[in-house]
Amino acid sequence: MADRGSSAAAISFRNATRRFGGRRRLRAGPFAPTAAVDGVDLEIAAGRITGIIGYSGAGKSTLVRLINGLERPDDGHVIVDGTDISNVGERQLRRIRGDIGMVFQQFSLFSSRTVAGNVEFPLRVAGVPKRQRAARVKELLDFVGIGDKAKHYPRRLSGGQKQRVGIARALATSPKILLADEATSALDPDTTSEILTLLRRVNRELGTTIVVITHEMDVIRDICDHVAVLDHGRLIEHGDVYDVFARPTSPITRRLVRGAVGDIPSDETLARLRTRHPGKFVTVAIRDTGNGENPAGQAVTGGDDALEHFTRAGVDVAIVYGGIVELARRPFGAITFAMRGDDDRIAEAVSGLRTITEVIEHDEAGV
Ligand SMILES: Nc1ncnc2c1ncn2[C@@H]1O[C@H](COP(=O)(O)OP(=O)(O)OP(=O)(O)O)[C@@H](O)[C@H]1O
Repeated sequence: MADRGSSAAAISFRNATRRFGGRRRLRAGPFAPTAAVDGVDLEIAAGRITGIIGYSGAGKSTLVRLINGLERPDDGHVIVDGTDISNVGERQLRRIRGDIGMVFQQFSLFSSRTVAGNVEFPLRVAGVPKRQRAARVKELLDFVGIGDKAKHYPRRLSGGQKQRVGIARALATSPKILLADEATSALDPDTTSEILTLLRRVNRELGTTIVVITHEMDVIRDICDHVAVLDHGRLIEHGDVYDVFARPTSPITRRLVRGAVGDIPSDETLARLRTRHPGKFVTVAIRDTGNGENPAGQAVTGGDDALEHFTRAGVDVAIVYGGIVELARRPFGAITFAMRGDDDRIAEAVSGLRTITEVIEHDEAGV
């Protein structure tokens, strides 16, 4: 589908805060108003896919509503495509909203309109002439892969097809920014994967800046370039997806990463493994230490190096757990070994390994 001349837009949060329930809470007790978004400083890069993740109530939806101006910050600033929208009037806000498409968890389609009618709707609102609308709707439906469903009503569509309509509708007016709020949370894993692939295509082919709001780290793993982790309204961690997965600094991020990668055995898994495998357990990180931008330059550090160190030190090992996934198109994972042999030799092998990658030694008590 042709990019209709929209260039990507960046979004900046500068110490942005949004509080709710101030006076009532203050009268009820000695608490300050609840900050749903609390002093967030975040740059969302133009033309990239950024994921906002956090548990329920972390402030994700409020952050999104600050981007499209449905909420205004009580303190700080929100800058969308160069305009500080913290204090702009409704007219200017409407213009900015025209550059922002939204995709929702529950699709939010008009049940009384056909698929084509749903996608056409924002074009009507924008005053696009009828003939152009028809051509644009066809182009959009072909792009999202449901060109044959134009005359169907939403009730006859699967969840995945409904979300394709939602994406086509969101793209109708060529927005610079697409906000996807839990867009795959109502879908099964295979359909989720198809919709995420479509979103990535939107980003690659149209250059749209995409902000993905999710509580699932798998979604971040599968399509995002950058990730921001929210907790109680605060930005607790953000950065390049590979870096955040490889070196999560907060316990919440560590928990989210573990859920999405499954590479480090849990205490229960370790206990089960110990019943089958004697020896000391060690988990070795598998990382791409090369140039992430260039697949040919990938240098995978971890598995083979580990085996080499063990062999050199004369330590017997069995691979007992682990896995490697592709993260931001780079290999990422960990392998857990059960080591048998002389304590000094094991210590030598482990300290050698520590010079090249991250190593977790598991003691008998657990992780
Ligand atoms: N309009 C509102 N009035 C009062 N409190 C609100 C309002 N909107 C959000 N909140 C509160 O702000 C906090 C953050 O809510 P928000 O919906 O942004 O979180 P979330 O991360 O999107 O959660 P979920 O994943 O459950 O949708 C919550 O404590 C919520 O109760």
